[in-house]
Amino acid sequence: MTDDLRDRLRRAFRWTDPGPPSDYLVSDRSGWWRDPVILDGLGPALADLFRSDRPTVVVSPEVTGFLLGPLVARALGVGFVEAYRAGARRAIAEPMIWAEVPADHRGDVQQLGVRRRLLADDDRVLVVDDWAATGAQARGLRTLLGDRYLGTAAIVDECPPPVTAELTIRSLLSGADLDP
Ligand SMILES: O=P(O)(O)OC[C@H]1O[C@H](OP(=O)(O)OP(=O)(O)O)[C@H](O)[C@@H]1O
Ligand SMILES: Nc1ncnc2[nH]cnc12
Repeated sequence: MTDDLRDRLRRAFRWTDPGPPSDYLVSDRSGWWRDPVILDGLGPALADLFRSDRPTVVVSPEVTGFLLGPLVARALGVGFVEAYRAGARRAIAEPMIWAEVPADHRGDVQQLGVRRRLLADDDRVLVVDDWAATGAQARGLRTLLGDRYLGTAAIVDECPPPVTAELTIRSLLSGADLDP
C-alpha cells in the first residue's frame, strides 16, 4: 500500500519554473491534495512511521502543515495543535510558547509558537510537515517542545543524513525520489 502511495506521490508532483529572475525550480505539491487516493492515504501512511512511539498529539507549522497535520492526527486517534509563524497574522491573545526557527531553506529566521494551554508536560508530540529541507522547522519545534518531541513525520525529507538522524525525521520520499 505504501509503495503504491509513494508511486502516486511521485506522479502527482511537479517542479515548476517561475522564470527570470528566479534561477531555481519551485515544488508544486498541489497535485497531492487534489488526488483523493493520496489524500486518503497520507494520514495513515505518515502515522505508521511513528505509531509504535505512541504519540498523544500532533503539532504542525503553518501553512501546509495545517492541512496535513489533522489527517495524521485523525489516523492516530489523537488531537492537533497549530504552530503559528510570528508575524503571519494578528497576534494571538493567549499565553504562547515561542521558539526560534534557525535559517530555513529560504534563509529566513522565524519564530514558531503554540498555545501553552494545549500541551501537557507529559504529552508525546509528533511533528508533521510536508517537507523537510534543512530541518529548520523540525529543529525549532524540538526546541519549543523539549522532552515532549518524539520526531517529525514528513512526506519528503531532503535533509543531510546526520540532520535526519539527529531530529528523528522519518519520511515517505527522499529528495532523490523527486529529482527533476
Ligand atoms: O526544513 P526547512 O528548511 O525548515 O523547510 C521545510 C519547510 O518548508 C516548507 O514551508 P514553506 O514555507 O515553503 O511552505 P508552506 O507555507 O506551504 O508550508 C515546508 O512546508 C516546511 O514547513
Ligand atoms: N516546498 C518546499 N519546502 C521546502 N523545501 C523545498 N524545496 C523545494 N520545495 C520546497
